Amino acid sequence: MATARKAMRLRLAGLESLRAVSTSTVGTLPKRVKIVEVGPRDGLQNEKDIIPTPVKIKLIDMLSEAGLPVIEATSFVSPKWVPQLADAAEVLKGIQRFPGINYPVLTPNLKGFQDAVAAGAKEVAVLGAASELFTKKNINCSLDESFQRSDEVLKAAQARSIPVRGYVSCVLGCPYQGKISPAKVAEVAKKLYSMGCYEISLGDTIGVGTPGVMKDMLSAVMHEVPVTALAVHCHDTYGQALANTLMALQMGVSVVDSSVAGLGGCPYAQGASGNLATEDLLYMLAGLGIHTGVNLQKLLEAGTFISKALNRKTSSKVAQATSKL
Ligand SMILES: CC(C)(COP(=O)([O-])OP(=O)([O-])OC[C@H]1O[C@@H](n2cnc3c(N)ncnc32)[C@H](O)[C@@H]1OP(=O)([O-])[O-])[C@@H](O)C(=O)NCCC(=O)NCCSC(=O)C[C@@](C)(O)CC(=O)[O-]
Repeated sequence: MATARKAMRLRLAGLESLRAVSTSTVGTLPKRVKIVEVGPRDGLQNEKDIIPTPVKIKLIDMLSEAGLPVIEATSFVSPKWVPQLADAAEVLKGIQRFPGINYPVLTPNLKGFQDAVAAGAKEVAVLGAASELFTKKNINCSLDESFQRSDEVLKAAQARSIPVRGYVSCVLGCPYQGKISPAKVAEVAKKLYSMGCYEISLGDTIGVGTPGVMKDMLSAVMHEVPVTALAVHCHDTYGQALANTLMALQMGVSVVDSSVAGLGGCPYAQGASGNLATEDLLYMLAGLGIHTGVNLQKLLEAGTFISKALNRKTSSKVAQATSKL
């Protein structure tokens, strides 16, 4: 009943089927964007209180219902390092797998990859960073060692025809090294791409970037990696995530990572806040007439569900605005 009332209010507010506006003033934009929902992984990994496994499973099922094409489900990392995701295998085994939706998981080393495959993973992601110090804090090895670990995962994945996505963290700044040069980001992105990652997600891990810096970084990376293989992954610490993402779209990027309810933060990047909220991204994309295949109302329901479970107000502006309707 409450859901029906809410649906009616959204219809009245014109949010259910946002009309496309002219994009002539914002430049060339992709007609379609693939949203990679990272809430269940990036969003929850930093939560201090352990969230019950059924809650995580229900969240992923609700996100599937909303039509998100890719949902990063969990990480196969050390439970000593990230206790919140110690139930990775149970989560992956417990979710409903909707046809056409991918459920990648993070696997920073071969052990993680093997555990993930045993739990039924069909796609994985490896970790890189444009910062030596962040790599040490995050995965306890040097950048060169991280490439070796990724290479081991890539070889094992290729033998099983499992696609591998590559993350590059700290592309617009590092919590330990400060400024990061676009050339360094390009070098790391090129390395992961040439090793066999089909897509490179460029992470503003601490959300310090602004659109001009995003433009410079992307210009450098696009010399080395085709734009069709690039994604952006913006945290919203300084409220710049949507603006930075729009800059990336204007430069031809058509894959965007985001997190329902703006959940998130990296345990090894102090002060980093959540990702760009998926609801806010979707609202902007719909307003620009860019197709995603995602249902805003169902997404809002998933955001409400997890915010209640965490006993926290959503960080999504769209969710806040529509809850008052
Ligand atoms: C990478 C490791 C595992 C190395 O951890 P380590 O301690 O250096 O590894 P080790 O090989 O020396 O092994 C030590 C212990 O860990 C175990 N171990 C080893 N590997 C695994 C594994 N895969 N799964 C489960 N257990 C594992 C291993 O079996 C051993 O167990 P023990 O003998 O002590 O009982 C560790 O440093 C780790 O888990 N780090 C956490 C990484 C992480 O999840 N970071 C947050 C995600 S990155 C991020 O959020 C950024 C991103 C991607 O979103 C993009 C952006 O915003 O920039």
